[in-house]
Amino acid sequence: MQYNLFASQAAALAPVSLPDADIRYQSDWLSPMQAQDLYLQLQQELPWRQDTIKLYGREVKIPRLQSWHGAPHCEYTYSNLRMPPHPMTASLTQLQQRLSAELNTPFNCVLANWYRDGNDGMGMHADDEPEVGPRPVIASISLGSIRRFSFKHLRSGERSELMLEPGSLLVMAGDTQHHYHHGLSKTRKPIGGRINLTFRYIPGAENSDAGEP
Ligand SMILES: O=C(O)CCC(=O)C(=O)O
Ligand SMILES: [Fe+2]
Repeated sequence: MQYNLFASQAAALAPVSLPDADIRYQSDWLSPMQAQDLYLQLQQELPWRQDTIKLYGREVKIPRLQSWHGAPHCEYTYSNLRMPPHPMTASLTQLQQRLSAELNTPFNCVLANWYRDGNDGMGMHADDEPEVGPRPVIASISLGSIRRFSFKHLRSGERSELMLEPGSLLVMAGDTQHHYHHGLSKTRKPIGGRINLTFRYIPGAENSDAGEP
């Protein structure tokens, strides 16, 4: 890569104040040029696939492309899909190391989502798979088109929204996954693609360079 992802940014992660949650957001974690270069690079280099899930006995294509990367032990189940990991690429490793250093938290795997246009999205869910533990730190980087991200408090039903800008970093930690569902709404607006990277940590025997918590 031509640019240095370790270059420090002026702004900082700011809390998003929602009850029972620990959510932080920084709009310019990457510069506009870094975000654009990374978007084009990941579009080219990741082995994107469109998975299918079984819905009421029928095979249905999920409305986005995905690519799952991480340490060899990082088997991940998402909506009943079992995904063995692809190795990290150099650019994903660079992002992972910057995130681990800045957030003082290990990450060893990442789910990449490519929403090709407004017809692609992700339904409401929590990142609460047993593999990531009860209070996971999820670091989510957005590239490409701006999209609406929704939260729903499970007990009160209260909904909130956040526009996720290209180059932004969203961190969900603490009890957020316990109290909230989140998702990416579809839109009828004619918009271009968006790539999202959600870095996670799955404990395992051989977590090589990520560092133990
Ligand atoms: O695309 C996004 O911003 C959300 C992705 C997400 O929630 C997930 O990968 O679990
Ligand atoms: Fe999620």
